Amino acid sequence: MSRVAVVLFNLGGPDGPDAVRPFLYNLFKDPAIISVPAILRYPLAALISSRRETSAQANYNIMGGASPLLPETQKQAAALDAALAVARPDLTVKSFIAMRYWKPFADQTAQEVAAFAPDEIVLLPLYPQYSTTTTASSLQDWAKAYKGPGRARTVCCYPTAKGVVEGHATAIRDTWVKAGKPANVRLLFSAHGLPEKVIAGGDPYQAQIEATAAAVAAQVPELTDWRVCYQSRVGPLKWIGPSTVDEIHVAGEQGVGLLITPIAFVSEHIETLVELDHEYAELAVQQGVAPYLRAPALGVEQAFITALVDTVDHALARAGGAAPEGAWLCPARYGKCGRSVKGT
Ligand SMILES: C=CC1=C(C)c2cc3[nH]c(cc4nc(cc5[nH]c(cc1n2)c(C)c5CCC(=O)O)C(CCC(=O)O)=C4C)c(C)c3C=C
Ligand SMILES: [Fe+2]
Ligand SMILES: [Fe+2]
Repeated sequence: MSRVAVVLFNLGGPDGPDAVRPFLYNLFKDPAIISVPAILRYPLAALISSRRETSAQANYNIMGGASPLLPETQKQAAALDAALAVARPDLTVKSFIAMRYWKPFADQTAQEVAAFAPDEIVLLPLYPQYSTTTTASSLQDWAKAYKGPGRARTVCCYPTAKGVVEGHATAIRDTWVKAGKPANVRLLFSAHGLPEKVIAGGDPYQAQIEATAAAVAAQVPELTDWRVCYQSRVGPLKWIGPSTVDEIHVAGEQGVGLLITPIAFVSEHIETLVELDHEYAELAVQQGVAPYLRAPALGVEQAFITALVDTVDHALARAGGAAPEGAWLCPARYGKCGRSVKGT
């Protein structure tokens, strides 16, 4: 029986208060995040991580002192393994997790994958929308770390995969129905933002976010008023907009309620549990935005896990295999992302 390792990539988050500063240091020393020469980037990373430490710790304290990203990703890995065991009984499949800025780092996971002795490896970023700052950074990190056996298949992006779209649509509809189907509610798709210059450099992230949002909105015809916005801005550069904060002000001025759905985040973490549920919820109250509803992230929602299964299946059958429903091909102008699945 063929042995398949699926490597799930995500950002990672601190596992306790003492990990906040080194986690931030790792993030800001990544050239995919700050694109200046290493001689400047390393001291800059040390400075930003020390300045940000206390406020970031306070935010992680709201979640019990640590990021829930790893336990949430472990649940997704277990759900994927269970679903793959049913869908592909012809294979011995095991999922592994490699985080970019905190444990388990790619180096450790690479050793575990090598010990598993796979025939095939599917590299599956838990970022449906490709970005040089996330997907590319994780895949490059992995390429440096892995020296073991197995033929690698790389999943690039899946922003309009059937299960991604269905999973979001279900979460949004359930949230709206549970709140008693309020009228006069605007649906906000809130994605992590990026500096404008990253997009200008050929990063397809924003186009893919908009494609996901349009596909999901088409499946929730009950909420005809919808917009895309961007949160979590960091640093002095101009970021893509409109910002989620501005959209909350606009909703207040226009007297509409909001249903916010995180998009680009496939699990709950600091930017949903603190930023959306505390900071922006308080702002919404101040601005008189009512109701302020928040749809959950995809997590282990069945449709999303099915999307991951289909994506793995397609990656394995790539040569001549049919693309999964909703497969995305980036327009040629986005030079940084070529195809939805590519071999390495
Ligand atoms: C699609 C997802 C993400 C993109 C794109 C992204 C780009 C990006 N992020 C920062 C800076 C920070 N991100 C932080 C946390 C964080 N970011 C993502 C996802 C994306 N980032 C996740 C899932 C998390 C949460 C990790 C967790 O602990 O749960 C943080 C740390 C938190 C904080 O201090 O606010 C920073 C800083 C930049 C600069 C950037 C693109 C240039
Ligand atoms: Fe981030
Ligand atoms: Fe792609």
